[in-house]
Amino acid sequence: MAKVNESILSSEQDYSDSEGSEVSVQKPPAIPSVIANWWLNENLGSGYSGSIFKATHLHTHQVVALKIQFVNHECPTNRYERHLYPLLQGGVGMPNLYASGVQGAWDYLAIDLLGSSLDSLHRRSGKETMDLRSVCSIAIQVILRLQFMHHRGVLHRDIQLGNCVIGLPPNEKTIYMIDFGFSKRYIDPYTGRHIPDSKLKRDFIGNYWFSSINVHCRGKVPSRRDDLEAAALMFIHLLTPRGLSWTRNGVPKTTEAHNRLKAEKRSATPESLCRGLPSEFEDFLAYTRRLKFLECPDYDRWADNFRDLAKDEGFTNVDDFVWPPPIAVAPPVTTINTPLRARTPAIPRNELSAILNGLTNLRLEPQAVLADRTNTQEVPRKTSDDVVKRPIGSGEMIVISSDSETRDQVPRGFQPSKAHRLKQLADKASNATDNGALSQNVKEFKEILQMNSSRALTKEAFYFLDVLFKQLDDPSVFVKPARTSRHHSFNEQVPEKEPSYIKLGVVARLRMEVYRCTTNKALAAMVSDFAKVTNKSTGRTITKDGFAFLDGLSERLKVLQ
Ligand SMILES: Nc1ncnc2c1ncn2[C@@H]1O[C@H](COP(=O)(O)OP(=O)(O)OP(=O)(O)O)[C@@H](O)[C@H]1O
Repeated sequence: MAKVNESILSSEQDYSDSEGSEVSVQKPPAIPSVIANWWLNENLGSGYSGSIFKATHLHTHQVVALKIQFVNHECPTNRYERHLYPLLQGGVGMPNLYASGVQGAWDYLAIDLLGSSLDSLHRRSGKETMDLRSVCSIAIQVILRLQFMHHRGVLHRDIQLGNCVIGLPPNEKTIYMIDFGFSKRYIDPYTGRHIPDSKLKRDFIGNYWFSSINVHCRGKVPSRRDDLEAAALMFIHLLTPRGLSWTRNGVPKTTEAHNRLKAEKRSATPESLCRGLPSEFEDFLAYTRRLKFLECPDYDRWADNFRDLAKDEGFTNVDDFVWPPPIAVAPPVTTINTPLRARTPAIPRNELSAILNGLTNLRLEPQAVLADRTNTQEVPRKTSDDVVKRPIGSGEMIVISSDSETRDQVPRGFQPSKAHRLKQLADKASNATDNGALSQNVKEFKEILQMNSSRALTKEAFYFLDVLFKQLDDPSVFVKPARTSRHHSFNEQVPEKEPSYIKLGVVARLRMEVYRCTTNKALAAMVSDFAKVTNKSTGRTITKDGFAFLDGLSERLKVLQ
């Protein structure tokens, strides 16, 4: 796995205005054992422009991380970095600066001694990908760190795994941001204004792996959106076997290699990068790329989304980064090459082979058509016997049930996730044979959405609404089977972006009008409107009116039986 720690400094970073005298590139002298009363212990790491030592104060015995840099280094980031620390003091996951200065040939910063970087934790784990729980915790924490930094008027501009470190006990569950050598104030302290954008192409500042497309490939001025895009790429990198493709060949050594890397980064869409990953990662990357230069990102919403994703997966206390990752309570998800997009637990291998054997012996006979009113009497009702008692391979039909009986088969103590329940519900809805059943499905849908703090319409919830829409929209519903895949879907028409006031207005109207609907087709149109306005760009959280609409829909379906 490539070490992800390659920052680049461009001529853009103007150090001459910090404290600089004329800079000439010289060879640094040997590092002394004491710098300004700090006794240097072991080396913790070295970067392009300096080294970090664990250091002990000769008189107070305070132990710190001492970041030292040769004063004549061509890239004197310490001079600049010391001015950023005071702006960030007091924030969770922001290191304290205890002392700084220049002694002899060495410019030093004494900061909190912290633990390992995410880069080294990941590399030391020897695994191709990091586990989902850890990545969700990292996502939540890094997004909140950036929120804090941006709130204090500072851009990080060098987001990468090597610059996110965990604390030492008792702070080992907190991720700290380090290395503010490339950071910059984006709010002018005198005017309170955001730095201006520019049409001029700038030299690149940041790192090869995670810097945003705008900054890295298009030479644009970095702003808040670019810190978030880098964070999104970092999360996706951790979940991708062998990492993002452009990180696999190491640091580019020639301009051609760098150009190839940029082309590869530029052409990678969120969809292609996130194939096989939970949709939140793709959505987040796409969101960061849609942000405007001046726009303030919705940090809380995205921290919530990753929190909900982790909760839906059955993880607890996800705001804490726990390393090594706790053993999963749920059966492990086995993946082939890439993690599964679906978040349901995988079927254990032995059960899978039994099912496959059963399928091999399956005698396919003409079946009664579900959802056909004319033959509902003949349709055998599924019983728990269908699921558990028939011996697999006996030549009888196997029913792989998706209803509540199957849930009882889930190991004791394992709560089916929201995603899992929504998928089962969508299956039920597609098999529903009358409005009464659909009414019950909508009621259950609302209950599932309310089952944890997440009130967001997830991918699975959209899928349920799509199935419901298809059931209601087709005039031959309950007469003709197989509506789902061939019939058109509201997803085909979901608008890209709408302001949130539209969402609020539409849902409030739906809530009132649902009681006046007289046909399934009209209800289908309402389900479609509801899904369209509760889309990604306006926020997928269901409002009070939204829940009231679902109540009304369930009631109305009962009446329209
Ligand atoms: N406060 C700290 N406590 C413990 N280790 C640290 C601390 N700060 C940095 N390190 C370690 O030292 C490494 C280099 O630190 P840092 O990124 O601040 O230096 P740098 O010279 O700016 O590096 P680069 O040029 O790679 O950006 C980090 O990846 C981390 O492993």
